[in-house]
Amino acid sequence: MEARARAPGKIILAGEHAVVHGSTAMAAAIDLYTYVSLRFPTPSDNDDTLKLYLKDMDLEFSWPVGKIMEAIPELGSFSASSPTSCSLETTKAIAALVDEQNIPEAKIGLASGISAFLWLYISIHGCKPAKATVNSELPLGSGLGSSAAFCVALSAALLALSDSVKLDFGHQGWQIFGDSELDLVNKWAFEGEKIIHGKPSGIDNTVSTYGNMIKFKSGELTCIKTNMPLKMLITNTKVGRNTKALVAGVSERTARHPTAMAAVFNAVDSISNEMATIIQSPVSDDLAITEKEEKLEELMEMNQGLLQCMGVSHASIETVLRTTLKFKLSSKLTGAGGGGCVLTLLPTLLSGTVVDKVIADLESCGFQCLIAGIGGKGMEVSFSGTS
Ligand SMILES: Nc1ncnc2c1ncn2[C@@H]1O[C@H](COP(=O)(O)OP(=O)(O)OP(=O)(O)O)[C@@H](O)[C@H]1O
Ligand SMILES: C[C@@](O)(CCO)CC(=O)[O-]
Ligand SMILES: [Mg+2]
Repeated sequence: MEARARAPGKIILAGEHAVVHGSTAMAAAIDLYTYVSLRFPTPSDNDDTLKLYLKDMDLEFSWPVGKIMEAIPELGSFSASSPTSCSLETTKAIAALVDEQNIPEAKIGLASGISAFLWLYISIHGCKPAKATVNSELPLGSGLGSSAAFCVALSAALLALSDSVKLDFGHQGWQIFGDSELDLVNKWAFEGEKIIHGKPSGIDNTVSTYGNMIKFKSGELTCIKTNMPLKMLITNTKVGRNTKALVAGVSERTARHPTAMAAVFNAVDSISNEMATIIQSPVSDDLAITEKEEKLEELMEMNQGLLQCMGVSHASIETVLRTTLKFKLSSKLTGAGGGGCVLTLLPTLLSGTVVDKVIADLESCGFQCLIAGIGGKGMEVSFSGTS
């Protein structure tokens, strides 16, 4: 039997980085997914390796299970139902197993994702042979939560074939986990994110697991209900960056200027809370929507200014801001910044012709634009084949 899981990416409407330091943030799932399928070999396959196949890049990594057993001294002491952090000793052993795979230099960023895979796999299934296949609709390392979607889909596929969750294997199509199983997926995915990000707040894995639009502060989520049609243009600057380094940079700035940065984080907290209040309040007519959109635009601009204070903007992001401002549209970076993706609010009454012109202008700078559905589904699983 094969388990297949999918988990969405996300946009952060307000509060990235500050959320790592305890401020409120707002995020929404988007309808672009990472897929992970997992299969155990049958005895006739005579296969005793653990394989990870990254389909989009056509890269396969593989480890004889005997080698994993030798390398990981703590193996056997993990439990699928109690997520734990990877110890320093196991982190080193996993790094050595990843090192041996000779990842192409241009793809070296994958090393942290592969380490997260090994940690989640051995924690949940020990050293049983298996093949995991991954593909994604999300750009990697661009601020749309590819690392969290990867960790959530992986945790879900691993748990789906473990004794820790009870599922209907005969059900056709996508199904969702019960609440306690979703919590378990979210906790494991957070452990994977720690390996990739260093110090994640948990917002990305949380919104990818549960979907919808959420307000998030210090590990606690509140689901946001809205009847406001929110349309965001996402522009990918295609400037590569790494969330771990950007998060560490903000922490270093905070250590240098603790009082000033506390004021910045406090301002971001107010912006996220005000945004949540506006989005949640009922809308009656076009005039009310326009008023709300104008307030949201102002809050996005204020948040972008504070992200600049944190040192996570980038020349490419500034180019997107200038380009959209020519059309009186407001934008902010989304995710970790340093390049990656930018959000632009598209007001309800904005004509299609203007949207086409903004997109043409942005694409003429070499950027890539997309409009994703927001606030949709969280992670889901499906099964194929017989047990
Ligand atoms: N589909 C995937 N397959 C393998 N590794 C992945 C995949 N998706 C993400 N990763 C891992 O996550 C890393 C990117 O994570 P990073 O947190 O830097 O960016 P992001 O999650 O896309 O953006 P943000 O955290 O700002 O939302 C990749 O370099 C890789 O190690
Ligand atoms: C930059 C950050 O705030 C969001 C990345 O999508 C990091 C985090 O919250 O873990
Ligand atoms: Mg990430």
